[in-house]
Amino acid sequence: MLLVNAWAIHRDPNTWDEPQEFKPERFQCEGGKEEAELRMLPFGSGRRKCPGEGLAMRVIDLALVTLIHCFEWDKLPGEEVDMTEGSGLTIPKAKPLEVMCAPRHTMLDALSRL
Ligand code: HEM
Repeated sequence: MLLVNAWAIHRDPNTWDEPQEFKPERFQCEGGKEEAELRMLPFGSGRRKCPGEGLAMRVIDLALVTLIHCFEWDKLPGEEVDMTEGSGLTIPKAKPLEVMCAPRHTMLDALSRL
């Protein structure tokens, strides 16, 4: 069996500029966009690559923008978001994220009809 170490590939300093830094703009540069996307393997690669990629990429965007559009989000008072990685197959957060959310007033009518 061949296991691809995507964790190491995504942190390879020969491939990524400052691999440990959160820099989403690395995927925004028009010239380098396709190349950067090819080096990212969240859905695997080759003939056993995830067949749900197209669905996932559409649904994740939709779910995220719906949450942002419908609710106000805030951190717990006095707390910073702890981004420390835990251990596990999918790299969970070491400390689960706790946030406060409240429906936006402009969305109350729409949310009450769901
Ligand atoms: C964020 C969402 C998702 C991520 C990050 C993800 C990631 C992955 C990864 C890394 C693999 C292994 C690929 C490999 O072995 O090289 C995989 C396989 C697979 N995924 Fe996903 N996936 C996601 C969503 C989905 C969805 C929505 C479906 C179906 C509706 C799906 C169905 C599958 C199936 C059936 C396989 C096994 C493919 C095979 O072994 O031939 N995935 N996925």
